[in-house]
Amino acid sequence: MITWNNLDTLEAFKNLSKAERVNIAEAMSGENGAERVKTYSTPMAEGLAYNYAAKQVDDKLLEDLQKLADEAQLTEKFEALYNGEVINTGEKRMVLHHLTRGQLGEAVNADGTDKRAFYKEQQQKIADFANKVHAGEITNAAGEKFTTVVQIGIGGSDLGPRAMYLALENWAKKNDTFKMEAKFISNVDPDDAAAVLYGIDVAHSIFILVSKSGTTLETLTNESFVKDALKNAGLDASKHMIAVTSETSPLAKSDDYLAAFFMDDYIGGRYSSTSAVGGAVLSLAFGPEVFERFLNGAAEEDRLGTEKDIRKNPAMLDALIGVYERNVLGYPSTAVLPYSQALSRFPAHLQQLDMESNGKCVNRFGERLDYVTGPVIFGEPGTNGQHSFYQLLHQGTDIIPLQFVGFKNNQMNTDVVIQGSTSQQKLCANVAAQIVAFACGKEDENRNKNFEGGRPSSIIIGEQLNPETLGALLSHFENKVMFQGFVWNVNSFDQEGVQLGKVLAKRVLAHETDGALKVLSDLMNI
Ligand SMILES: O=P(O)(O)OC[C@H]1O[C@](O)(CO)[C@@H](O)[C@@H]1O
Repeated sequence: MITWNNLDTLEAFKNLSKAERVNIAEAMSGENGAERVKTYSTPMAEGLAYNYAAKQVDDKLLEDLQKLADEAQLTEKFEALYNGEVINTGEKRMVLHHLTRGQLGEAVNADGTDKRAFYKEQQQKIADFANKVHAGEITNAAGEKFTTVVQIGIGGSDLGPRAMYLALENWAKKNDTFKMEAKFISNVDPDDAAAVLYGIDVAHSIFILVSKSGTTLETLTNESFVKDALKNAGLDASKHMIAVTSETSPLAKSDDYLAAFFMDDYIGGRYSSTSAVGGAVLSLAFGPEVFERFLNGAAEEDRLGTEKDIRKNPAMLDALIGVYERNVLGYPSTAVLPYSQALSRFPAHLQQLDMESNGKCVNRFGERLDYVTGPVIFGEPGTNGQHSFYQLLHQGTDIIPLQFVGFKNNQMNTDVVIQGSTSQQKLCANVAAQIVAFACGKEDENRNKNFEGGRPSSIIIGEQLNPETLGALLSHFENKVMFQGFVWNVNSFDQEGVQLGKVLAKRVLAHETDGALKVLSDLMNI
């Protein structure tokens, strides 16, 4: 029997609050530190490892976190989720994104079909379509091959797919699987669409309109913008556009598209990178085989999420350490710092994934919570971030837990030796140095140059960023966010908080405003 209880009612949480604080600076110094780096590491899928040596934990605290995981029934809740229970209570929906990449439990039937079979069928249809585009069997009206794919979508219909595309673009080029360049239009700012259209050859471009709901104003506006551009170029828009949407959306039955591929209401936008939402653009850009390899990496990592032992379940361990940092140590935010230029938009994706999921102040039953939930998430790739906001991370008044990601090898296989080391070595040296600098600090009589240390971090380490490791990385964070939502007893799968702004914007556009909104509308010249 699963029970959904608030975190502050759990005995394990009360004990956790009383646990002695670990001194990271001490723990990470000398032989102790060396031993921790070796032992506080949990294998992930595809050869990745989650290393938490520089987190504020010890064996006793890990036992306490295990008790919390058990009492909060995290494994059981995950099992209920992938077996098709209505976990998204706010919208009365199942949560099925794991089924887009594997079958962790029982068959889930809905809408008269087996859902795993449905997602695989869509993936196959996309693969067939992409193969035909690449083979020149689906072409523009002049019979010429499409060379560019442009995704039109926002939020989850943009951030995840865009981050994944950028993560694999160079890898695909190096591995001869690069098929088409991809561009993305998301912002309703007309300069976004205009800039993308300016830089491409529209006659050889295929546009993917991605909207689960089929009603998002920004996306529909950008669709019209693109259709106008196609018309102005003397082209038939319906021969250049495909749609990814849910079968119940207004777009599903439209004749305006060359083809339509489906996801459904059981996949939240921010969890949709492994569905047709990511599938269409990634299969067109890199080929369906690469997309499948990405799914396999995610599926393998998902399986680790079913482990009860937190030391064997990196996503659950990461989630619990995050809860400890947030609810016991009181840290307000978390920085995601990939030491990989290919992951330049990964933090932006995680912002939506984490904050839209767990930025909630009521529990699953709509009752106000007396404890804090999701932290502020932000980040930038290293080493760029080091020359930007790391000053605050090292010496600021807030302690901000850090999530590093690093790979031993680069994607392009091109490098240079300068001052006795390669660029890749410099990159890796920096991330190692940062972990110790944050943890141990450095005493200095000059207070301005003093580093207090005690700033916790973890790192996910891998050989190389490729389709499998990217899939595993994505799954890790999706499952981390899910487990944290379970612990906080919030519904991580709805997003009512985004509605009010949309409603008021519509009112402004309809000139139905008064008070401050009226004056602001006037100031903005609407
Ligand atoms: O795919 P859609 O339905 O256009 O929605 C786009 C995005 O808008 C949101 O609903 C928030 O406004 C996100 O959750 C979603 O990813």
